[in-house]
Amino acid sequence: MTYFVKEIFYTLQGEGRHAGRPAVFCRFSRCNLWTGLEKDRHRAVCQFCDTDFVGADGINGGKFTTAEELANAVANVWEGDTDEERFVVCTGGEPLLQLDIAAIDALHDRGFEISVETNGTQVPPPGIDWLCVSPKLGSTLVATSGHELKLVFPQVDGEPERFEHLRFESFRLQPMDGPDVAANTAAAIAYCKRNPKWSLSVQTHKYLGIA
Ligand SMILES: C[S@@+](CC[C@H](N)C(=O)[O-])C[C@H]1O[C@@H](n2cnc3c(N)ncnc32)[C@H](O)[C@@H]1O
Ligand SMILES: Nc1nc2[nH]cc(C(=O)O)c2c(=O)[nH]1
Ligand code: SF4
Ligand SMILES: [Mg+2]
Repeated sequence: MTYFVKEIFYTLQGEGRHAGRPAVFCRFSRCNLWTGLEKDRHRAVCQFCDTDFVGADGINGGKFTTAEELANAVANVWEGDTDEERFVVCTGGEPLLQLDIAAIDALHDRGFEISVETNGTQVPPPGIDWLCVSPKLGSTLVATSGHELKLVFPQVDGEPERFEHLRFESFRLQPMDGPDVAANTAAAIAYCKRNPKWSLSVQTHKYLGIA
């Protein structure tokens, strides 16, 4: 298996239940819900993406021909003084188009706890330690259980009520970034206050000015 990776970098997880935790981010190239090209955004299934996942030209990005090579590249970027609490966030693009059991095993072998950010359209391989599913309206959700459901809010026909029967430990609303982020944040706060099954997920890295 060859893995195409946009970038690998060390930062803090900015979002969700693990916000604030040091993590290596491994951003896989490619997504099944958008080409990543601005010219295609208007006809993409997912039109609000805030991420450049095209190509393999980012920091530490590239083509890794084995799971061992990929996991070594992730381990090389860990900057903790010890190997305790090693944590990797696999994201993208859509990481589950590429992340397989071999990569999961290789990351575990190097002591990493593995978190995945997915759009929920792919069946997750076994062994993921923290699965965060972020459904996109207009796509078919197949990952209907996991640790965290992080719904970008608001989405047309994406009322949170439609998702709250699913089997997740944590239900989060993440305000949609873009021109209406202030209004979306106010609406998400109001929704959580009325429906305390849901908590707010702030994209803290954007406010902190870190990657
Ligand atoms: C760039 S995506 C990559 C992982 C995967 N493809 C997915 O959609 O979950 C990482 C996270 O950012 C969220 N996200 C993307 N664009 C956003 C935006 N404009 N505002 C808020 N969250 C956004 C996604 O919903 C997802 O939770
Ligand atoms: N700091 C930081 N936290 C994040 N959490 C999820 C991200 C993503 O793009 O998947 C992200 C990201 O891009 N940066
Ligand atoms: S599914 Fe994820 S990576 Fe793909 S376009 Fe949407 S937010 Fe971006
Ligand atoms: Mg991001």
